[in-house]
Amino acid sequence: MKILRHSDPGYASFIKRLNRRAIPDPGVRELVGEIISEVAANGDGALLAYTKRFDGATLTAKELFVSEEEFAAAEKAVTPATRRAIARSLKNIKAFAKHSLRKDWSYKNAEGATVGERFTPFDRVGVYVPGGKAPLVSTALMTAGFALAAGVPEIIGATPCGPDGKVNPAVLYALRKSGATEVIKVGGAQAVAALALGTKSIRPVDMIVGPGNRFVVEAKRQLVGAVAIDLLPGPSEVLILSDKTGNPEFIAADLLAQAEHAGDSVVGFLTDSKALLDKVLKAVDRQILTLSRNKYIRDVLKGGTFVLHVKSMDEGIAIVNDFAPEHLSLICADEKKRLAQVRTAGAIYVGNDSPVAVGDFLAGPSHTLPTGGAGRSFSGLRADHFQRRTSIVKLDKAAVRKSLDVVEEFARIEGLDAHGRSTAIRLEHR
Ligand SMILES: NC(=O)c1ccc[n+]([C@@H]2O[C@H](COP(=O)([O-])OP(=O)(O)OC[C@H]3O[C@@H](n4cnc5c(N)ncnc54)[C@H](O)[C@@H]3O)[C@@H](O)[C@H]2O)c1
Ligand SMILES: [Zn+2]
Repeated sequence: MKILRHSDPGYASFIKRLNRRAIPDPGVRELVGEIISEVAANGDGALLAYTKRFDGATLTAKELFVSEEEFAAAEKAVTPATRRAIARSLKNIKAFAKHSLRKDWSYKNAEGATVGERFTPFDRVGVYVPGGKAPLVSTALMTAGFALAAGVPEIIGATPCGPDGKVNPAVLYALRKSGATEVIKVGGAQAVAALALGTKSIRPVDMIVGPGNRFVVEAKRQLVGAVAIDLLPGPSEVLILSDKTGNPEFIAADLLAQAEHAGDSVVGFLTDSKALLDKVLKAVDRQILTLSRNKYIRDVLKGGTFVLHVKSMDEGIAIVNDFAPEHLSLICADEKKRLAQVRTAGAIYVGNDSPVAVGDFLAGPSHTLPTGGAGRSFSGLRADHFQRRTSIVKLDKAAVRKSLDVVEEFARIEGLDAHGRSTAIRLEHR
């Protein structure tokens, strides 16, 4: 864990480095480029070979898809408590999605033409559900659930299988409940490539959404254009900014929960209170002993965690905006004022009683959020990501008459006289 006080040498340069840009690693870029070419050239054969190599499973082309029997077995395997939890989370997701879905609208412009926008759901989308380190059941809901709410008719899930060729039943159940019409047992960059380009057995999709490790994220980045994507949600992050009003036990618990995501997860704690900082560190040491993913947590605490004693809450806010955290937990006395000052966070959890975990699983907004500093340029996954937007224009003779002089002037400047003519002709004939 990196612990720095504002009076320490190296503090200023450390803070500067927190202003990040998500730039792909050259090695990962090259490897993913090869995987994409291989899938483009050899289709299903490439998927089977990579699934053997990276996930240790030997499948046939037919077994790339989850079968009806497997869906039925998954449905039986999940407990009533799991079903209820999934239903409650989906209910909040659908209600939240309803608020952000765009609605058709139109109005008359200055010349009297009717102009507006129409929204239609994508026809077929791919949803990536990570499966490497944990069965992310909630991610199935927080991606496919929004596609379902937007009315997407074909939702195809992709998630890696285990060496036994099986996918976690709760993930399958959650995908089905979230409207998935097909699920492929493929993970990594190869899954993204297959969804974007299609293979003999997999029809390509219009858009790919969902988080993943660096291979998944890089594949989405390279395939933009062939498909639409949502954003590039990579390894998860939490930043906690608290003044002296923060509860040290709660803060420690949220830091540990974040570290539990393992891998390249990032955990940061900023406070202007030295007393709180000391208490949080003590609470972390105590609480960690009770947790099952102890080993993963210690790795992240060692490699991906920083704790800063900042000069002031103003400086804390500036660091937050530079860092653009995926999740920000904001705990302070002047909550309203501080909340308004944060511009780049993917999601903000306000006050002592808002655990990030509730947002991970249940609250309603998607937990698929921008990471690695991308919050400066991207926002989290929303239902309206799944809506295509088409603008509509309709004129009558009166609107043509009022528009003509401007069209003719642009036509003259741009040397496009057929454009002017195409408008004037409307007034010469009935
Ligand atoms: N930002 C968000 O909203 C959000 C939400 C949930 C999860 N996440 C993140 O998603 C990530 C999930 O990662 P994961 O690894 O657990 O699952 P994953 O499904 O993303 O990756 C597993 C796949 O990666 C591929 N792979 C593994 N090693 C490889 C190698 N050496 N070369 C090429 N391909 C390889 C394999 O095909 C494997 O199936 C985590 O970092 C987690 O923090 C982010
Ligand atoms: Zn989490």
